[in-house]
Order: sequence, then C-alpha cells, then structure tokens
Amino acid sequence: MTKEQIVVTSAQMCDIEGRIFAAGMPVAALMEKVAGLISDRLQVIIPKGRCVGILVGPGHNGGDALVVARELHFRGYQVWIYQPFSKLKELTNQHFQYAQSLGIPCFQETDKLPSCDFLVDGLFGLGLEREITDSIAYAINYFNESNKQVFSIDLPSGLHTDTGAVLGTAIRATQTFCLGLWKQGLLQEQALEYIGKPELIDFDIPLADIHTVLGEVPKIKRITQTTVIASLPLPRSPITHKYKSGHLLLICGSRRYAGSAILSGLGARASGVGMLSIAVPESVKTLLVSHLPEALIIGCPETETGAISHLQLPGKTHLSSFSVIACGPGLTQDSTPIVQQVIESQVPLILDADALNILAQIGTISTLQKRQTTTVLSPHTGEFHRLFPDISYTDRVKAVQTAAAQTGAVVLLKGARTAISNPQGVVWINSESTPALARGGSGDVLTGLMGGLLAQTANKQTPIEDVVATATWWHSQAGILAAEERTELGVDAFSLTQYLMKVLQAFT
Ligand SMILES: NC(=O)C1=CN([C@@H]2O[C@H](COP(=O)(O)OP(=O)(O)OC[C@H]3O[C@@H](n4cnc5c(N)ncnc54)[C@H](O)[C@@H]3O)[C@@H](O)[C@H]2O)[C@@H](O)CC1
Ligand SMILES: Nc1ncnc2c1ncn2[C@@H]1O[C@H](COP(=O)(O)OP(=O)(O)O)[C@@H](O)[C@H]1O
Ligand SMILES: [K+]
Repeated sequence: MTKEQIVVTSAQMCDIEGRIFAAGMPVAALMEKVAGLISDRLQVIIPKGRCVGILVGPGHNGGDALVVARELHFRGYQVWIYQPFSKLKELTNQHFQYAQSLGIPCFQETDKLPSCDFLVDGLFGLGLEREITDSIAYAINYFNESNKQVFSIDLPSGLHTDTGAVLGTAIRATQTFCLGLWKQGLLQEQALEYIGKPELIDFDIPLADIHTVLGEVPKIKRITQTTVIASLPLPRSPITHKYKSGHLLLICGSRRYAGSAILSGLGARASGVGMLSIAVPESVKTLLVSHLPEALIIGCPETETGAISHLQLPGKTHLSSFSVIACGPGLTQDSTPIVQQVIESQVPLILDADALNILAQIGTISTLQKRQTTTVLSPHTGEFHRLFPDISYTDRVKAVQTAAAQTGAVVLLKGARTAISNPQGVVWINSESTPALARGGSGDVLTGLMGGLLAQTANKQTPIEDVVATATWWHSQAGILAAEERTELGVDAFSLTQYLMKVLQAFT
C-alpha cells in the first residue's frame, strides 16, 4: 500500500495528525515542514522576482500560507498578504505578526490590493465547516475573476473535504497541493472544475499512524499503476489454452445499435481473452463477422424491431459454458426476457446500458438479491439514478457503497471520476481520466474490456472489484494516450480500442 493509493476523509486526516502531535511532533514544526515543501514546489513553478499574492485564512491553512509568504519573501519574490479576518488561531497569528514585522504588505480589503502575477490560496483547508458567505464569498469571486494562476494549499478554499461540494463559493485553482494524503473530496467529480492539477505533497506521515486510523487495508483507495499491474492476467501461463484463458459471452447489439456490439467486441479483443462469443440479432451477424473474424458470432432470433428476442446458443452450449457474460450494450429495451434469463443463471455477469434499464424496470434490488453469483453493474449517472432512485449521488463514493451493499453487486459508477464499490464498501476511485472519453460508445468498449479481463481471472483469487478497477484504469489510460496523440476531440470509440494495447506496451 503506497501513500498515492490512500484516500482519507477530513475526520480520518485529523485523527492521523492528532496521533503525530500526541507522539511529540510540535504543530509549529510540522507547519514549517509542510510549508517549506510547498515553497520548494512554488519556487520551481514561479519565475524568481514575480509578484505573489497570498490569501490567508484564520486557521492552520492560513498558517501554512503565511510560512509560504515568508519563505517566498526571503527567496526573492515580491509578496503581499490578503488577510481579512479579525481573529486568527494562535500559531497563525504569530506567523502573521512576524510577516508584518518583515515589512510584507498586508491588506484586509480586496479593493486595496496591488496587482500580482500569481495567487496562493490558504483561506480554508480541512477546517471549513460551513458555507462561505458575505465578504469572504465576495473576495473568492473577486480572485476567481482576476484570472490569475492560483495554487491552493491542501484543497481549494470552499470545497467540502469529503464530498468535494462547493460550500457557497470556492477558489478555482490552477494547481492544488494536497497535503500528506489524498482528501476524498479531490477525487469527487463535483470538485474537478476547481482543483486544477492536483499534486500530493508527502510530508512523511508514519505508515503506522495511517494503519491505526484506516486499518491494515484502507477501504477507499485510488487506482494506481501498481494495483493494476498486480491484477492483469500477465504473464500468461506457458501451458494455457484458449478455454483456460477465459470464455466471454457478450450479449449486445440490435439492428438499431449494431455498432455497440462491434465496439464491445473490440474492447474484449484487447483484453486478450481466450475465447470470445458474441450473441447478436441474426440480421447483424455478417457485419460482426467482418469486424471480429476471431469471435464466434451467434445469430439469434429477433423481434420485429430488430432486437434479440431470445438466445439461441449453438449445439450443446449452455450459459454455464461461459466464464463470464457481459450483457447490455445496444440491446434496446425489447430484450427483457434475455436479461431475466442471464440474471437467473449462475454465471458471473456484467450488466450495462440497456440491461440496466431493463433491470431498473423489473426491480433492481429485489431481482439482484436472489442472485448467488457475482454481478457487476456499470451505470453512468443517468442509469444509476434509474436503478437506485432513492440513493443521492452528490457523494458518489457513498452512493456506490450504498448501491453495492443493497444489491450484493460490484457497482461501477461511470463518469469523470469513476468510483467502484464491492458490497462490503471497499472502494476504488479512478483519479486519472480525460473528458475526451465523453463520447457515445466509449462505455461499450469498457464493457467488453472488463468482460474479457473478468473471464481471464474468473478462477483466480483476484477480487472482482480489483479486476473492474483494472479495466477502468486501462480504458482511461487508453483515452489519455489517444488524446495526447489525436487531441481531445480525436478520441472516437473505435480509435479508443486501438490504443488499449498501446497502454500495456507503455506500462508493462
Ligand atoms: N498542524 C499543521 O501545521 C498542519 C496543518 N495543516 C494545515 O492545516 C489545515 C487545517 O487547519 P484548521 O483545522 O485550522 O482549519 P482551516 O485552516 O481549514 O480553517 C479553520 C478556521 O476557519 C474557520 N471557518 C470555518 N469555516 C468558515 C467559514 N465558512 N467562514 C469563515 N470562517 C470559517 C473556523 O472557525 C476556523 O477558525 C489543513 O488544511 C492544512 O492546510 C496540515 O495539513 C498539516 C499539518
Ligand atoms: N468527463 C469525463 N472525463 C473522463 N471520463 C469520462 C467523462 N465522461 C465520460 N467518461 C467515461 O466515458 C465512458 C462513457 O460511458 P457511457 O456513458 O456508458 O457511454 P456509452 O454508453 O455511449 O458508451 C465511461 O467510461 C466514463 O467514465
Ligand atoms: K486552501
């Protein structure tokens, strides 16, 4: 477990810091250390001699900012301080007095502020406890409108540490220096427009204190390359054969959405799965064969509307012949009986897209509670709301935990910061992605990729949620790589499938 993987709430961070202080580390010494590290980073980013405005709050976030002000002053920058509060915490007040004694200009009102090139935001950190209003809200909006590069200490002032929600108003940072451990709020979708580029400042929190507060295996973790590589089906056994490397059945597509089946198939192809079968309506079988010549394409009887009406598996094949079934992309809502049939099977199952809409109609919780085997649900926010109308998704981490607990499924809530939970509340958050993926069809690719990976690891000890996290990470990294080469507008779902292999080449 590395510090990069660990995610904490405000309460947990306070407990961890409390242990460090109780063990004898002076609060002032830690502030000096933290702010020294931030100053070092700023010195690399901001050219010498430039003017930096430092925004100072009443607590220790403000204290950190004042130490940064002092350091930058001595390191040859022009510095001024904006500090509008009448009452400061004691340590913060001491640093404020000292900064004033050094002749650093201090201001209480925004209309008196000189111009500057950069801003450092130390108004509020972990301790923000209520909505920001009145003159402070006005000041934050004023700084946002100044269009300066802003470096936030710990988190942009105004964001809730756990949910990332904006409490009234919030600083829009260019870069956020998150102190010690990743705060959960920085990994929540609603914070993304505020945090800019996030960076962890490691100030040497002892691992023993982290484990005492979070347990040996923390419940909420960031997906990192290290975790991913551990759950990839690599290296392949030298004596494996195609049926030992997983057999995935994709059930997808319709006359109307034939492309979904192709995209899911190409996602599955990239996973390296040993055998791939794809059930589609008979009328699109030839099309699928031309795109995926290695796959076994199962043409099924179809409804008048061109949806699969029922599964017609070849010869002696039963659903139980497959290691995993992934069902849903492009099915339309006319395939209800098929979704019911796969849910009743004993085969590990991924439900996505239309299969989720059908599940919502037949009753999410009551239907899934009867299932004995692994189920993965991969909704985007709209599908999540249809499946779980009673669960609020403002806090997406809590939302997936609740949904997984209620259904016994692994739930993957797609979006800019995809969150995955198992029924016991173990959560993975995908903290690197690209808005280039916000295009029709990219989810279909993920379903195929995830199905192929799960099929290959079906008989292994790897927890399901780890494999789901690996698929999510791989998919996002392919998007990032594709966007680098083709621009953010160049990542159509088909192109995305072509970058999946390149990710592995780069990382393994
Ligand atoms: N002890 C240290 O030196 C360390 C300090 N750190 C820094 O300390 C911060 C936490 O410090 P604090 O606990 O003092 O908290 P903050 O500095 O985040 O702010 C708390 C203060 O703001 C006031 N406040 C809260 N909400 C307000 C609102 N809406 N309007 C006006 N006032 C409001 C509170 O009454 C309190 O005085 C961290 O975010 C980090 O920057 C740690 O990260 C590292 C160790
Ligand atoms: N703003 C964004 N940033 C990063 N990833 C995103 C963003 N928007 C969507 N995605 C990702 O793109 C994929 C979209 O999937 P989905 O909504 O199911 O689309 P479709 O059904 O059209 O394939 C998901 O993996 C999601 O996490
Ligand atoms: K801050």
